[in-house]
Amino acid sequence: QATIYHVGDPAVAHRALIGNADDFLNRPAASFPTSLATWRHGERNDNIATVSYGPQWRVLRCNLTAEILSRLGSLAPLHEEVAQALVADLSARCGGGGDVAVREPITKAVFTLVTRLCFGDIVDDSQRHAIGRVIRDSIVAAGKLSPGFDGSMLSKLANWRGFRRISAVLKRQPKLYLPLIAARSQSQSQLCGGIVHPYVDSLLDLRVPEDNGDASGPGRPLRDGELVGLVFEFLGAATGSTAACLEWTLAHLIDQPETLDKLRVEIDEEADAGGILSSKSLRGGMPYLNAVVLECLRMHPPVPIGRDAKRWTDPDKFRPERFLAGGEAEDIGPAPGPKEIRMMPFGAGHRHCPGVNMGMLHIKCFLAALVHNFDWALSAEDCSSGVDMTEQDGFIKIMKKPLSARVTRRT
Ligand code: HEM
Repeated sequence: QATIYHVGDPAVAHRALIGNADDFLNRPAASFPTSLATWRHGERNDNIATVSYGPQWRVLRCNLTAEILSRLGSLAPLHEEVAQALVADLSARCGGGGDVAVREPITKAVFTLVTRLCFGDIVDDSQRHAIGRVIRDSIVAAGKLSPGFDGSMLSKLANWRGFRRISAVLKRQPKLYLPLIAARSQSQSQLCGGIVHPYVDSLLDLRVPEDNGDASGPGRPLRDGELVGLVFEFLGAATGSTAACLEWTLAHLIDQPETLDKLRVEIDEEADAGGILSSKSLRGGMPYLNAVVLECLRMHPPVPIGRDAKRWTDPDKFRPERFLAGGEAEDIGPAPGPKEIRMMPFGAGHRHCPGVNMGMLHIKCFLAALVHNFDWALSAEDCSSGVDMTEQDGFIKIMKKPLSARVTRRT
């Protein structure tokens, strides 16, 4: 089994991932659940996270960035639609005002947005439900493998029960994705919500380097196994972390009503001035919203470096003000700068998350809609004890006790 070293010191992380970035061009074999699906019928079918640094990685990553992630400016109508659907769903669940378990509606809303970006408008509710279950099951199953699992025969034997479970889950994917990919290849001219071409269309058009390294021709199309892996990566990467961040943020806002009030003032003012879900508003118009999301990602990141007491004042306190002008972290953004790493929720170095801007935008879009349209308070169950902020160990750090909140529609 591979030995895993956890780096908790930001200076060491900086020296490794920025100073010696070229030594960390590749990930350990099984650090993402997607990597378990790479070998099929003797063929390696990589996605962006699993492929070795080199020409194929560059082509796949550039395609995702150029075709989807750089088109954030045109997402507003889609954001508007999915945020309205979430507001309608929560309104129905809370009635005139009541306790609601928020994880399910939030995850459903994020997943609807992400499946539309991936496949366009061809996915119906039952397909979306089935795909969502496979992704959730695979993330849960991956979280149960021992931390030293590296995909080697020895570690598969040592983890045989967990490995069998995750292999069975991943085998369900081709049956779900391939018919949708085939349908897209028939109707490629349709835009997603009339705005952007879905990710799958770009993958169908893409040519990657030949397996034998011959760079003289145009390259080859992606194999079915690669398409399945890339779709799984896109859906999984963009859903789990976003939904987890939203649930954590609501938990902190309920725990600190004064922070919620301050955020609402900013959001309501922006709404009065013409709309909160435009790309301009979400990207720069609401500094406190940005600070709230950064503070949540600092405290509950997938990569744990944001609570070093030598670098943060009261690191365990939720205090978005630290990210505002004049605060101790006014220059800190979601991705680390070249000089130091104080937090790295989206990773660092050559393999940092390419979806950082899209992830931030999705979180802010849903959060702005939720705070603008609803009052949030402790559920009857949490009234005496407060919100339980315990983290559950796993591939993504989610709340151990799913958040239940008293939700009331604002008039
Ligand atoms: C809150 C949202 C998100 C968080 C917290 C997050 C976090 C991360 C982290 C920590 C990594 C590993 C980085 C490293 O090894 O240094 C990663 C990689 C990756 N993420 Fe994200 N991510 C988010 C959203 C997204 C979105 C929206 C997409 C795109 C659709 C995306 C696509 C990817 C890909 C493709 C990789 C692998 C990159 C490579 O190996 O070159 N992520 N993400």
